[in-house]
Amino acid sequence: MGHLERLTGPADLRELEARELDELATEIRDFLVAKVSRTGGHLGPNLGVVELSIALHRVFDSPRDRVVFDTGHQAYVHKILTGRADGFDKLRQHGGLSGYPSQAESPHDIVENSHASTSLSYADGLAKAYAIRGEDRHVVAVIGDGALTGGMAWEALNNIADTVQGGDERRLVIVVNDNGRSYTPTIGGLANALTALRTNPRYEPLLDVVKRRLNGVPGVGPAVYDALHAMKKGMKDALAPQGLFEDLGLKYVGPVDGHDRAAMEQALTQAKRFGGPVIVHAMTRKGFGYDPAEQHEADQFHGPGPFDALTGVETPKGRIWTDVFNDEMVAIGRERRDVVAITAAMMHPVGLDGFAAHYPDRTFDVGIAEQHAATSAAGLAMGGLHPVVALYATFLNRAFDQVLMDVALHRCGVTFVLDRSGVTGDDGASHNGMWDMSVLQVVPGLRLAAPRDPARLRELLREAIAVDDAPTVVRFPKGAPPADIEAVGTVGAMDVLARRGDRDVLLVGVGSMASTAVEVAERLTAQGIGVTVVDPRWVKPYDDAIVALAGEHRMVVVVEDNGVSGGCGASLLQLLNERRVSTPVRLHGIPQEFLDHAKRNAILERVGLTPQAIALSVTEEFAAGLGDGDAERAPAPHHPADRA
Ligand SMILES: Cc1ncc(C[n+]2csc(CCOP(=O)(O)OP(=O)(O)O)c2C)c(N)n1
Ligand SMILES: CC(=O)[C@@H](O)[C@H](O)COP(=O)(O)O
Ligand SMILES: [Mg+2]
Repeated sequence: MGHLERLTGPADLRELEARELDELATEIRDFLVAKVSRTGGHLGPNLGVVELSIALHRVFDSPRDRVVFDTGHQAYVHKILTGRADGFDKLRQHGGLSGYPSQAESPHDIVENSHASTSLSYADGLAKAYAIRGEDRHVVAVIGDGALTGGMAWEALNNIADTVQGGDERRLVIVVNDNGRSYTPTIGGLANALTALRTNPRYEPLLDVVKRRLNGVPGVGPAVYDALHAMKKGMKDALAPQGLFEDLGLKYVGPVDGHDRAAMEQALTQAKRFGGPVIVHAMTRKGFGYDPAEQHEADQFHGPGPFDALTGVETPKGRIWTDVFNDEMVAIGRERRDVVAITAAMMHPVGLDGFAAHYPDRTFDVGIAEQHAATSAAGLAMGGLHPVVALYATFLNRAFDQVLMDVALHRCGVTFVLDRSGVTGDDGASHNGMWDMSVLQVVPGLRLAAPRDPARLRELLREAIAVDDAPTVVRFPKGAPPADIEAVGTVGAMDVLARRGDRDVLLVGVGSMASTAVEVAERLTAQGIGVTVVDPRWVKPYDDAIVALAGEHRMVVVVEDNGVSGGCGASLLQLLNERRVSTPVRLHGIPQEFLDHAKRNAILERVGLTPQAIALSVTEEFAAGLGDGDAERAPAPHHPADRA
């Protein structure tokens, strides 16, 4: 039995000798590759923090000392060290281990939000609380170089660097996990400053040569390693000047080889003793110790799906929505010289790598900085260009004010393309793109389209970039798109996808739910209920023709892959109310709860966003006599929520 199997918690780590700890690090790497190759997950980031996490849990006393991971995708090793190795067989699956810290899983976990650049703010608050309460507890934040490009991180650093009156009692250690990458190499002045530290020509190779010469030399024990660390320290102080953090007034320890556990322990111990806020700059490599990850060109196995552990070859995913967008942007870039593209450190995941390869001068990676992305896009539009800002839907949340007051208020022609809209599943509650069609409803002038298939994505994207006096949004989900669903007619600017029997039910299928609506129609028709299925294409504003169409039916059913609160159904209900159309409206969307992680389809099943569940709900209402106008409004279908 190896050390890993015997681990029940961090205390066990303190019993292990140096060589056993090195053996444990090897076991953890082998474990991560074996498990994540089967489930998929954030292999690269976690291979990069094995020694760092071991050192952290040997020096600090979690959960009394609190460990806050930024974004949280690099917390697998932390979970292994805190007794959860057994849960990795069901990583990111319903009922299994979350891919991020989870308070429900362990007292060692505290921050569950996977939106980057928040950790230092949490840590600042926690450290202040413990100082005020007189609790001698440390707070350790682990933040990546990518997350450091987010504005919130600098808001926090500005506060952390501000010394409280009467001396600084805040026990706060910030570990900068600097692997030089987000997915792709981290961009910007900050990254350049970190790189200057990391790649100081006189610092790196010499130390590597010495380390390599010593590694594996028989008889080389702790004493030699300690001597090396002492030498490193001397060299580092002499060779690697740094102002980035110390100019802010923050104490700085590093740069430290983040894969040298003993050196990390020494640096963390030094930081712990300091007492006030201090930064430990750890230099690591994403994917360290597993060649297919380290050599992986695009993102060093940031978040692969299942793969062959021996070869590193990923199981083919097939064509996804993102690929359709990727290809269309290349075509658009050729036709429209004024179109420019912006990504927030996710060039490949959002499908702008094709555009970037063809038009590098018109492509901007702004780092994990969605707020800056939105407002700099407003500037680009004011300057006569048409920016396309490609984000994951959930990450637009933090740029809401920029969309509202920087883009829409000035009527800027900016197109936001929101990938991963709707239920994403694997990455838990903070990754579902279930908010955009609610929060964006309140933005005056903004227009929002939801394509039902690849053909409509290409059409609607082109319609969106043709608008130069208002923000436009095109949103689509994670995963594979359906085959194109051809219309059988049109009403106004809306596509009619099916028309069978009487005008009993008007089914409004929004975006990816249009195919679901067509399947609902088949089930209702079989029950003798007449249906009309429409895809509105643009859901903000709706085409006015929907008002009369709704008035001609006995019931309207809206199906959307968005939260039900304030979504497309709610906005249609409001429109019909304003226009005095009394047809009852039923909303089928994502319940307004934080949904636990699971596969997308499993969640859609669980919340009733399936043809079966929707058809049953409608059939039951008709069976109860609804639709002839005299029955009480049926209670909204309640879905067994994971968590309110
Ligand atoms: C606000 C926000 N934007 C984008 C992402 C997507 N994302 C997840 S991890 C990651 C890269 C993080 O880089 P870094 O902080 O350096 O951590 P590393 O993966 O290198 O350990 C990004 C962009 C996110 N989680 N949050
Ligand atoms: C941690 C993070 O925000 C992303 O890496 C996230 O895991 C995206 O996953 P997909 O690209 O698989 O949707
Ligand atoms: Mg990084």
